[in-house]
Order: sequence, then C-alpha cells, then structure tokens
Amino acid sequence: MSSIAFESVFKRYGEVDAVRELNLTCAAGEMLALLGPSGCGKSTTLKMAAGIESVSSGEIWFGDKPVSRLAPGERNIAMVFEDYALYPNMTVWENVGFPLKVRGITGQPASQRIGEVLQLLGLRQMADQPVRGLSGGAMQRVSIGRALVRDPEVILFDEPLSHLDADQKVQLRAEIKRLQKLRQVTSILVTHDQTEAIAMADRVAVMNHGVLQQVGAPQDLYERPANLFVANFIGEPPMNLMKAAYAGNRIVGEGWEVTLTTARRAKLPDGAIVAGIRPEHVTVSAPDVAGDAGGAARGTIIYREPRGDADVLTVALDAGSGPGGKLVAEIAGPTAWRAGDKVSVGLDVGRLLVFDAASEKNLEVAP
Ligand SMILES: Nc1ncnc2c1ncn2[C@@H]1O[C@H](COP(=O)(O)OP(=O)(O)OP(=O)(O)O)[C@@H](O)[C@H]1O
Repeated sequence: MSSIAFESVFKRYGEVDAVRELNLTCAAGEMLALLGPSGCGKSTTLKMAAGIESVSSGEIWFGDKPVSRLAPGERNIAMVFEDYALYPNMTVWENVGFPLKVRGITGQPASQRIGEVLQLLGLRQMADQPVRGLSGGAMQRVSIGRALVRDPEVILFDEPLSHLDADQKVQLRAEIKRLQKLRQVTSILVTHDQTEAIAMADRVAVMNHGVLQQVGAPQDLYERPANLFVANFIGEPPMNLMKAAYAGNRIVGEGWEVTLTTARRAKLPDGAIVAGIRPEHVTVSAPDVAGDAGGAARGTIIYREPRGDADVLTVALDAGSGPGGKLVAEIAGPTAWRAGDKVSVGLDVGRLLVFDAASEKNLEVAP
C-alpha cells in the first residue's frame, strides 16, 4: 500500500478556485476523511486523486510516484460511489468479478478471489442474485466487494453511505472500517457528514471554500479546533461562540465574565476575541447557587430539548447580546428544568477556547 500526498495542489474552473494550495498526506494504510460543506472542494480533491479531474498545478504522489499525469486506469485505484454504479442485470458474483474480467483474469484465480471477497462481505448467499432488487446496503456491499477484489493500492469512497437509511448507515460504516483495517488499504473518504467522518476515519481533513482548514484525529478537531470554522462545524449541538474582550486575566462577554488561570493568561494577547465553549461544558443551576464550574451569568431557559440520556437547554442570558444572547447547555438527564425557569449558568473555564476575533484562529493552537 502506498501513501497519497497532495503537494501544493490547485484546481481552477475558470474563475472558481475549487481547491487552493492543498498540502495533505494520507499515510499508507490510513483512512482519511475529507469533510466539509457543499462546494468546499472535497469531491474535486477526490476526483484529482482518481485522475477523473486534472490538477491545475501542483503534484499528487502515490508513495514516491508522481501520478498527476497518469490516466485513471494507470493509477491502481478503486472507487466506491454514492449511487453504487453497479450493473443491475448482472448477478452479485458477476459485478464483483467485473474488474478481474476486464483485466483478463478468469478461471480458478478469478473464482478464488471473488469467493474470498464475497465471504468477507457476507455476500455468499446472494452470489447468484441479480443486483437489481437488492437493498441499498447490500448493493453498496457489492460495490465495496468490487473495489476490494483486485487489491487496489488505494480506495476512494465518494459519499458511500448517503443513500442508505439510518440503520444501514451504522452497519455499513462499521463494516467499511473493519474491512479497511483488515486489508490495510489506503483510503480517502469524502463526506459532508461529521458523524460518518468521525466514526470511520483515522484522521479528518476539514475543508471550506477550497482551503484545508485543519487535519487531525477526530478528538483533536473536537477539543482543539484551529479556527472558528472548524469549531462551529464539528460537534452537535454546535459549540457556543460568544463575542468577548480579553484583558489581564479576565474574559468579559455581554452578560457573563470568567477569569483565566495564570498559566493560560501569559499566552494570550489582550483584545477582541470570540470565546468558545461546548454545550457539555456549560452547567445550569438554580439562581445564585454557584454550579460546579462557578456561576458566570444569569438567564432564563427558553427551550428544553430532551435527548433521552441528556437534555439540551437553551438559556437566554439576562444582560447579554452575544450570538442572540443565548447559551446552549447539554446536561446529563433527563432533568427537571423547564422553559421559563430562571437559572445561573456556569462555564467550565478550563475547557473554554479563545479565538482571535479578527483572524478567527484559536489563539492556543499552533498554526
Ligand atoms: N466541472 C466543474 N465546473 C465548474 N465548477 C465546478 C466544477 N466542479 C466543481 N466546481 C466548483 O468547484 C467548487 C468545489 O466543488 P466540489 O464539488 O469539489 O465541492 P464539494 O465539497 O464536493 O461539494 P458537494 O458535496 O456539493 O459535491 C464549487 O464551487 C463547484 O461549484
């Protein structure tokens, strides 16, 4: 298996910079997710790796081999598409065997390979069924089988789960991850769904407007987002982001304020900031009762969303205007809070992130 590296890759469509100066490596045997909103350039990046789109400038490497001038057929890649791209009238066996057939591999060597892959994917019982009429989940397993059958150097997954229902999604993402680890095949997954990226990938690359924002292990992106875009994009419910000012050792927002520890304040310049705090790091208590994290503001619960094992509470801060003067708290539950309750809100200051208001960068994450 080889690594895939994008080196200063640009893709321009006329006036549109679909991908801008991309420097990104997917290590050999790794699964890397490209995650971002519609139009961020993730599909274009995948297509350039596949050779379906050319690069405008820069180079793509598979191991130590530059590939950007090679045709798709010369790259030893396999693709798994969102719409499966199978031959509906052919059987499961014939679809999986198709890449071998077009390469002239037939007879016993082909049968053995196809049999092994069907076994691996639990598709043996369906081998003789036409693909037409199978469930979406089964069809996608067939297309994964077709990708695996010839041991490609790289598998490129383009939104592979987007047409599946919720149950099938959960099953298949575990299945893809298991197979990818078993075969140690270098893989890139394109998705707009953070749950999918986090569940399946070793590392996640977040893109926006054609620019790579941050790449890292899912937990890194969650705990140490490099900028406001990543902070807001990763996590559900989204991180609370509040305009504030930092001076001395205090962060003062509208309707709230907190004091930072000495160790942290040395690193931060005074000025306009955006403070970020995840809903699970916000506490809610009766008014004037200091919560575990210390009361930072007062407000009124305006909305309670029960989520089974937790309640998501939206609190309107008394004197605040922040982003609508609201804070969202996720509290282990179910709780007895109701809309209309007056509360004290606490912020876990140790988990509060500080972003520069102008550059939008996390002031405590190295660029
Ligand atoms: N063939 C094309 N011609 C012109 N512009 C294109 C073409 N393909 C993509 N673009 C533009 O390039 C930018 C990136 O598109 P791309 O499809 O890579 O984004 P994406 O993140 O994969 O979005 P989606 O999930 O909607 O496919 C967009 O502005 C898009 O309109």
